[in-house]
Amino acid sequence: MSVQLTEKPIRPADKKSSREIILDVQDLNFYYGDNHAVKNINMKIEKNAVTALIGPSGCGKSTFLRTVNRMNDLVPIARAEGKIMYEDVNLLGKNIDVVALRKEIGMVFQKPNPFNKSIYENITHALKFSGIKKKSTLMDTVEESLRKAALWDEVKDRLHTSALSLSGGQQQRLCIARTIAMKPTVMLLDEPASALDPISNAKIEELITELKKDYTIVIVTHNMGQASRVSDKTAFFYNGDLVEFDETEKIFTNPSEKRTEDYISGRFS
Ligand SMILES: Nc1ncnc2c1ncn2[C@@H]1O[C@H](COP(=O)(O)OP(=O)(O)OP(=O)(O)O)[C@@H](O)[C@H]1O
Repeated sequence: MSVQLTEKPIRPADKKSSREIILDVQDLNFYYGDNHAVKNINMKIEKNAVTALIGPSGCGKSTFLRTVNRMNDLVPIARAEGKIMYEDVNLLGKNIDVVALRKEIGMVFQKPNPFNKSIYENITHALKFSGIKKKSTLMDTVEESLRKAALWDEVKDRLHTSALSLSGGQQQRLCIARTIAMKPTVMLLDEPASALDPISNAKIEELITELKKDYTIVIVTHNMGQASRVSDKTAFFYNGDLVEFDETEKIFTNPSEKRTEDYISGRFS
């Protein structure tokens, strides 16, 4: 599905081309008041790949992620400069419909945040709001989204029970299903597994690998093992700068920058 973000329609993503550029970040700076949190970032994010953002606490990873789908618009003292090109639209432009943008570029947060509603309603809530009323269409989307989020088999017999009765790992997969239901092209994952137990963590990692066939994924993680297992590209941020951005294998075996090497080898955190 392609959502109209501005007066100009977006071309649907070409799912077959795995190394095309979907997001082209150009001279991006981000400020919270006087705090220059993200400094002159240039970065091309590839379609149907997983890009991991790593770096020490406070280096700007989440700020960068939240800038992509304009979540930072909600922070009154915040200001972005530069461009984030999605196809041929600048997502930081003034005329962007941010609600449509957040459907096209969905986000999953660190802590699972399902609504206090049934599993079924968690997925259909936004769909109904966007005008889809037909029961069979809603049910088809519920099943498809839960299957893609590897949760269907565990919940298919209890769709009308509260989402809050699910385990933390299941709740997080439900939040991923809820994002999938909106048919995004890009999914932004902000430490999606850090609050989960090791088994749920492993399930989320398997799921990410599966999802990249259909979506572009950008994930913030503090877990170096996770970044090296799930991602194709890795970006190392330090103090607001993008220090190094390359194939994950290169970053973890032969980084070009000493600061990257020091970080991935645990010399600082
Ligand atoms: N809502 C906000 N208001 C003001 N300053 C903020 C806000 N969010 C983040 N910052 C500041 O921006 C800088 C970057 O923070 P950010 O959360 O992006 O880092 P991070 O790399 O994601 O850290 P962590 O790994 O701990 O989540 C920090 O100096 C932080 O204090």
